[in-house]
Amino acid sequence: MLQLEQVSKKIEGQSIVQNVTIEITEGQCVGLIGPNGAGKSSLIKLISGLEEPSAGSIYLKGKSVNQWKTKKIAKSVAVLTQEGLAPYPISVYDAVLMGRYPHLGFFQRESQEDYDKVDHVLEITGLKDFKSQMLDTLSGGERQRVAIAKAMVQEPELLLLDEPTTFLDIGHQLNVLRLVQEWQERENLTVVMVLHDLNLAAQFCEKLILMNHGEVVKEGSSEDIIAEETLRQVYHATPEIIRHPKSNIPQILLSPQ
Ligand SMILES: Nc1ncnc2c1ncn2[C@@H]1O[C@H](COP(=O)(O)OP(=O)(O)OP(=O)(O)O)[C@@H](O)[C@H]1O
Repeated sequence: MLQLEQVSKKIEGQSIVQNVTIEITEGQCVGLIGPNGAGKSSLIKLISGLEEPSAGSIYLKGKSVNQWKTKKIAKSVAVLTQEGLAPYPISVYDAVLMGRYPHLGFFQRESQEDYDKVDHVLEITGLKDFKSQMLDTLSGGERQRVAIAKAMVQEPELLLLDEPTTFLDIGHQLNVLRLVQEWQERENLTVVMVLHDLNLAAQFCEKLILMNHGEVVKEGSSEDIIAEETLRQVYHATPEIIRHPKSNIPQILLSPQ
């Protein structure tokens, strides 16, 4: 689904992404982790075509991203940032409907099929009762759910999430990640998400890519990555590693000592 070959990005002479070579297969959920400034958001911008690499190639479904038409990328790739949608004074319904725009031709109006898709997505995201409410009156968690609903009606093949849970309480964090997980399983969606919470990343992602100083340090399962020595080297912290009592997945505990 997605291949990066020796991808680098330099801004004003400074390397912010260096020689990144990764492969993500269709239907995979991949967690992009690493310390502040590691280059995670920059990599998401490169994959989404928002920025161009200084060197290397990015292939989406076997075709170089810079050969894709902008509209085709807008249809196939959805990007969600930590801020979610800007709080414009438009209704939840209209905000979600905007997700259909990449599918419409010039001056083409939405069809009944587009409205039906919006209704269906509002239902499965639990937003039906909010559909007339203005976006700028919603809480951060509700707005993030609207952002997911908008991405869902877009029907992308690749979903990129940049710290989608940052401003959310634990209930809403789980809600957002479960919505994404159910969607991924239902549609065989490919997901790449930046997460700072290593415990959530280990629980929700089948593969983790650990970045530091613009480079990929290590990639693998949570078993490979959530390991004391690996985390100590990259984060300069020594977490306690325990097993989740239900899933047995490695989790970290932090303490002052
Ligand atoms: N437009 C830019 N101009 C100059 N430097 C930039 C620019 N964009 C990113 N950088 C630098 O590149 C490095 C990587 O930034 P990036 O936002 O990708 O990191 P990140 O891993 O997402 O960090 P965080 O976890 O703190 O969000 C940082 O040192 C940042 O200052």
